Amino acid sequence: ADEELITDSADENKLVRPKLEFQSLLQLAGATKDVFTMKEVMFYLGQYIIQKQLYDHKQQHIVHCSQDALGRLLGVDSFSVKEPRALFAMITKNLETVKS
Ligand SMILES: COc1nc(N(C)C)ncc1-n1nc2c(c1C(C)C)[C@H](c1ccc(C#N)cc1)N(c1cc(Cl)c[nH]c1=O)C2=O
Repeated sequence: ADEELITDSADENKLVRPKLEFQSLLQLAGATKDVFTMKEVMFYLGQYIIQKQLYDHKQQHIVHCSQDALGRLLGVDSFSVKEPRALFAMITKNLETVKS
């Protein structure tokens, strides 16, 4: 079940509805709707991270988010973009699956 969960959440065409606070964060990154594909969620989160320069300027795969709403929503102070499983697990906690 865990495997399926991770691969499922990594399915970029899966439709999801972000929970309220996560929705606000995606809107700050330019999102204008309330149902997204996982690919779109990752895109807007990526824009948010780059625009707010939350990445470590020396080790650029590390994101520092303890002083940002992103950290509160993901439940971590920092994470690596090279840990897809951990990242998807944190992100999917903020999403509801939309039955398409
Ligand atoms: C700090 O990161 C970077 N820094 C730089 N600099 C030049 C400083 N350039 C590229 C990246 N970068 N690498 C990756 C991503 C980015 C940007 C878009 C944040 C995305 C990504 C990572 C985390 C979230 C969240 N919350 C959302 C998207 N990403 C992805 C990771 C996964 Cl697991 C799925 N899809 C992705 O796009 C990567 O691998």
